[in-house]
Amino acid sequence: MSYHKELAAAKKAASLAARLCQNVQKALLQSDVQSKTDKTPVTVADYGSQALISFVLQQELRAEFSLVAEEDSKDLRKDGAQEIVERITKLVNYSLTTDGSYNVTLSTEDVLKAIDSGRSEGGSQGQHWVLDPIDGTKGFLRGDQYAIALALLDGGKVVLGVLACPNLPLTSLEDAGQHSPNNEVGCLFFAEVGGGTYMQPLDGSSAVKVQVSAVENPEEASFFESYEAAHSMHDLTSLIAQKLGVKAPPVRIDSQAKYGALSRGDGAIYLRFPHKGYREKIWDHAAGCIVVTEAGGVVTDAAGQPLDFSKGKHLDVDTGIIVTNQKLMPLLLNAVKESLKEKAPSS
Ligand SMILES: Nc1ncnc2c1ncn2[C@@H]1O[C@H](COP(=O)(O)OS(=O)(=O)O)[C@@H](OP(=O)(O)O)[C@H]1O
Ligand SMILES: [Mg+2]
Repeated sequence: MSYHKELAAAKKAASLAARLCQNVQKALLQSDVQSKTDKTPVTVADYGSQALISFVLQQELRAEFSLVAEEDSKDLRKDGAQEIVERITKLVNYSLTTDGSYNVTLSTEDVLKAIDSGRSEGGSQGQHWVLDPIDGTKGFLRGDQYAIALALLDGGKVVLGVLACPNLPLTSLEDAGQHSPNNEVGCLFFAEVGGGTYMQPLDGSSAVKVQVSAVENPEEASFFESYEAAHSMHDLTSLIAQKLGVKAPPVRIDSQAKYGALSRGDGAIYLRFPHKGYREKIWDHAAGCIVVTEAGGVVTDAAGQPLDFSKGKHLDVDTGIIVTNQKLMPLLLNAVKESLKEKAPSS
């Protein structure tokens, strides 16, 4: 089965959302940042990106679809939120007008409904779109890396993924993920099952096929991890890297831009070990996972099991998520096993 039409729709939706996010990041106002009930930040760009993507999918697919997405309109429907909803609506309409493909103006209610179309729970049956409208909101607020991540599940498997990374350099990440003024930025990674992974500039020029690093010697490998120490245990990953023989320091960048960078061989390993009690969400990994696997990489949990996207909104992973090429994976699994044993509290 081919997913060409869905992939074209996803690329269009993610590219438009990336432009919206870039506009907001350029002129981020203090009032644009709200705090969600779980105290994580959310901005007008997160909501605008979700509304825009939901609207574009609806226009392009012209059929009912199921969307599992990070945001909902609950906080936006509270008293006092009218101004922020109007700002989101303006952002969405501005993006639609400048693109010119759709001759519409959305009302605030249209925007709230579009955000809420992302309320599906996913699962193993049928097709479900999976969206993180801004992955790495903290990176977005810092002016660093973030991604718009959109994937499609069919029968519980990821069949396509698109990652828009507006601040990722088009060449390689030589400068540890920081935004360099001399380096052109803005990458769109996309993959369809069985079709390989491609990267193109977000401005739409031609795509190139990408491949993960072919490094076989861990001493020559570098590894990615979360920028935020709260999102991944840096002491554990440093032990794993040491056991593996990795010499380079960790490259810490936000969001699934890590999967994108790895898919084109910027680094060979991605280690993610959240603190105890955190449950991974499917929208934080679905697009990144297919972008890496179609580029020849492997994504598993710490026990070497593939990620299972068929269980609803959450991923039930053993301890952490590890990503590398096929040659390095057995060595990495060993290093992870030994490090976890060493770090385990003795009973
Ligand atoms: N406690 C904890 N542990 C692990 N992961 C968490 C945690 N809290 C949040 N998140 C999710 O991490 C997403 C950000 O991705 P990263 O961790 O790769 O980026 S970062 O470098 O840490 O910013 C981030 O994505 P966004 O919410 O879309 O920004 C979260 O879904
Ligand atoms: Mg998000």
